[in-house]
Amino acid sequence: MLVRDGMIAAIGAGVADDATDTDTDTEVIDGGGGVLLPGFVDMHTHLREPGREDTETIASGSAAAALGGYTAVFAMANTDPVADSVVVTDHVHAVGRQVGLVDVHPVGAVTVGLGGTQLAEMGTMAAGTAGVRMFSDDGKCVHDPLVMRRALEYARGLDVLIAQHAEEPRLTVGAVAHEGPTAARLGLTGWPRSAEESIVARDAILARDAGGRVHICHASTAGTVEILKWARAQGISISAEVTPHHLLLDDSRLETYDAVNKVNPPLREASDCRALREALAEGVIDCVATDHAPHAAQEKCCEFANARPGMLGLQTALPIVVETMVTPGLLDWRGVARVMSERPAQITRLPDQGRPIAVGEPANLTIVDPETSWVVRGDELASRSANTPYEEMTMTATVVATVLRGRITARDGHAAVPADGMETL
Ligand SMILES: NC(=O)N[C@@H](CC(=O)O)C(=O)O
Ligand SMILES: [Zn+2]
Repeated sequence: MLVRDGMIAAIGAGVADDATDTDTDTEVIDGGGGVLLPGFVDMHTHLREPGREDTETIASGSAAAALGGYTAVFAMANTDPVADSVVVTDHVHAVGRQVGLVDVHPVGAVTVGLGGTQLAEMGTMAAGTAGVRMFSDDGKCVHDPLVMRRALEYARGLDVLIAQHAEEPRLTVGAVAHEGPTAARLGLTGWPRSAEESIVARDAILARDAGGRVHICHASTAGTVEILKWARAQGISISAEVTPHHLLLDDSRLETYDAVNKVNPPLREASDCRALREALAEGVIDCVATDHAPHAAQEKCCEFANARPGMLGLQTALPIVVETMVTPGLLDWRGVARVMSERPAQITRLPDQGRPIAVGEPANLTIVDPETSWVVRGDELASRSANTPYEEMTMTATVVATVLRGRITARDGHAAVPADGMETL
């Protein structure tokens, strides 16, 4: 493949020889017989800047994304200050561009300060230079049904997406783990499946009547899959993501009380993992999103009940999708391209991501070696935090290179130096 001016210029054997006559500054990537995929798009990343740069910055998170094979990420709004104004969303966007390792799309908050009562100025954020196209109070649920209805009505008019963290807060008071036999035995307060499912069902119905598009963040239960099937059958505009950790891990991980496994929604039961995998294979769940959630060591080493929920995800997503979906034959590599790149780009209406690999298309690409294994070590990841539940686990499949508009952003485990000599990595 020959890439020129950020676009795919030619495909086929021998095109590298064509390049040498006319092109100066040519770089050759030897894919080594790997798999060439469109660059991944993550609909759910927490970059922590502004406010918690000790745990992640836009630069360090962008490096983790590039190393994970991503060319675009959506940065959630639960920063400090909250991304509930155009000042913050345009700032995040500008820093993302300056870093230049991945397209950083800020997510705008649905409500002011994530407070759940007063709608944020969605239209102003959508009209800013960041062109915000997704709104979410993620970390918190837009719980008030009237607020959610109004948000969906505005979303329809603006042609943007509302991404819901589906959690009925009255059902999760004090909850720290999936409500089931494991939590009961360990003495942990349970987060029932119904807390998620009741909101998913409600929001499907609100979206039906308001005509807006709703997206379900981190679907975690078999029941959510059934509701999505029903809603789809009604023609409701609803999409959903699943995280790598909800595909792979179940609540048996909690036996050690290690808070690295604490996450919202919680790790569920093996039967939920199976249902989520099947739903992803069938397209009932549209895509994989990481919910990359960096936290400082001191926020994770305390008692399980007091630890912050969330885990790293950007650099381990691909091998987990391979392990849970490709190896058992639930998805082929075309399917991986669909769930990691094409569907997230379609849902968020990104024009130049998740495109077919063809002449004239933007060169947003990921080259994957599906055979090579590596061992996860939190302190070797690009993130400023190390809260990975996969410490010392062997992962198979590595990202050989990531290419953003023709520029190599990661190669053989090294991220490119951010543009403008930024030193925040
Ligand atoms: N998933 C989590 O457990 N935590 C996320 C918030 C969220 O995605 O709900 C975070 O911001 O830390
Ligand atoms: Zn969430």
